[in-house]
Amino acid sequence: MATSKTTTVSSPGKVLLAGGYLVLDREYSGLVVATSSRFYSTVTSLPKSTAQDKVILSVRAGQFPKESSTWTYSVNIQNDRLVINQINENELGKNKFIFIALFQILSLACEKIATESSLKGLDAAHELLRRITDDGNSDGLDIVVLADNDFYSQREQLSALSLPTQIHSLSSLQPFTPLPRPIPQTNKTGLGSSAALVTSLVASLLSHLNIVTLPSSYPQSNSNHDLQLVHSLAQFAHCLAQGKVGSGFDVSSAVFGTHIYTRFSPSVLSPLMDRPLGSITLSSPTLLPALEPSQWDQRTTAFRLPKGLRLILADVDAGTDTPSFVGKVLTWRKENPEIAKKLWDDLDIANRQIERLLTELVAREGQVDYDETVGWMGERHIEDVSLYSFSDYSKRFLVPICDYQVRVGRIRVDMSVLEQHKENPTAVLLYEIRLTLFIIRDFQRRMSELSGVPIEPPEQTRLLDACSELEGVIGGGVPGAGGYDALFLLIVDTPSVVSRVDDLWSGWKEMSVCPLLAKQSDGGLKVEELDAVKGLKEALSR
Ligand SMILES: Nc1ncnc2c1ncn2[C@@H]1O[C@H](COP(=O)(O)OP(=O)(O)O)[C@@H](O)[C@H]1O
Ligand SMILES: C[C@@](O)(CCOP(=O)(O)OP(=O)(O)O)CC(=O)O
Repeated sequence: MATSKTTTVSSPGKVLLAGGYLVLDREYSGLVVATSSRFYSTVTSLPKSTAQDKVILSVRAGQFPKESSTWTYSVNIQNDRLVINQINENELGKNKFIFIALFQILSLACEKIATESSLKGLDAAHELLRRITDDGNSDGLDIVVLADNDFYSQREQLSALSLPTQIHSLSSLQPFTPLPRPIPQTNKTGLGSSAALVTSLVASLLSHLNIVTLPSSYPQSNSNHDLQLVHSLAQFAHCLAQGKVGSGFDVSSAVFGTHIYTRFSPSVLSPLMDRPLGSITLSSPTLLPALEPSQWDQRTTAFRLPKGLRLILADVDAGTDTPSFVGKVLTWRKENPEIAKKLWDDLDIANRQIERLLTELVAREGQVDYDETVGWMGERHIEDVSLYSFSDYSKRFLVPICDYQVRVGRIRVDMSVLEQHKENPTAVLLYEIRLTLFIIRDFQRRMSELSGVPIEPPEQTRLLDACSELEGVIGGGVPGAGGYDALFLLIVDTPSVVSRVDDLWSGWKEMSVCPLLAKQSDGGLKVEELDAVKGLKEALSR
């Protein structure tokens, strides 16, 4: 490993802060925040063995039991096709996400080589095999995928070490902590393991094989052609493996980081969805024209959370199985078009309001009072109602939000504090952000009541309300599709606020609440130096 070329690419996990369900529709958008917890794919050459005459791609899920988590594939040319077969399918079963990603990566690589050189058809496939085997010096590629601990529930690991489910315990676990059971028997935390896996695989392999050139640091804009090609291939492979075309916000943030996302038209993928898997026809290109970034119509609008605020996440274990909510919500929407349209439109206004307010707060970061005000808020209840009368606020929203019985007034109000800060625009924005988070939650509960799907179930309402009463907590919600599994809070980023939240979660009785270590991260896909990622080198050599 020391001598051969090594390529590591990481992709962040995701939290859909606003826009669940709406983002499935191109008319609306979603606010997706990428996380500091990442998925790492590392590609290097396999050693050359005399016995082996096949070209091999080996993919190992590095923190899972080796014997059940190493998928091995052979790649060879048969007649006029490039054929990919899993060698150990009988013993291990398939990993659809890995197989489909590899298959599409090789298909695109053949087409790119044929398009960009004089090598066509079979010659392009031979060139690809030459690159995979490092000019015949290796049996193929050794790929190890490792996910930050946050992607999987660490409850068992903590309990084995007699540690409480608190942030300091999680920080004491070794990076890429080995997990005892195979992936299907391991609980995920909702950061989007398959999207981050597929994206990091696509990027690391295409880059290792010199098919794309990735930016060496976080790109300043999303207009880099190769990055966009990685995006469209990862979206395609992920949809195919999932067996459905979702909104794709998870893959988009795995590539581009935090942003406001408007989905691609599902029709860009329809011509590709029925292509057979397993063998690649080496005639005219079919993937490249469909994946060409200019054919894709998704929008990614730059966004970041303001300085001094932190996104904090919890994995909730309510002992309830969250079924797939999407089908039910969309069926209800179809059956109730008028009422659903009004709800979708009003919730969208609230979602866009939160984006706008956070962006306005970012614009105030340079003001002299900014750090002081944010820090000051960290030690106080962030009261929400007195700065505006309710009707003032609904004017800003331009909708009669009273229709939805927004539950303001539950939070304790200290008039003297408000009087003092009325003229401080940074404080006002923080109050407005808090109020808007409450309003979004109210709309989501309305969606729950109407559709019969527990998007913000009462157990989560109680927990979120209790968290929102803590000093320095601006507000929160259920991310993505909602349900019982996870929650997010937006807090003032100081150790005392984090520790208040941590204490409340660890003492919560109604559900088991385990924090994640992740914070928000602006950046998306990243080419990594092995030594710069804590614990990665050690985990790779385990
Ligand atoms: N560390 C990993 N190594 C290999 N495959 C993984 C890993 N983590 C997740 N996967 C793949 O992703 C699938 C989980 O995808 P999915 O159920 O969509 O969950 P998520 O919402 O986390 O993406 C797993 O069944 C497995 O195929
Ligand atoms: C409903 C949705 O809009 C958001 C779902 O977000 P989650 O973060 O809940 O997603 P999973 O990782 O698939 O569990 C569906 C979509 O946009 O595809």
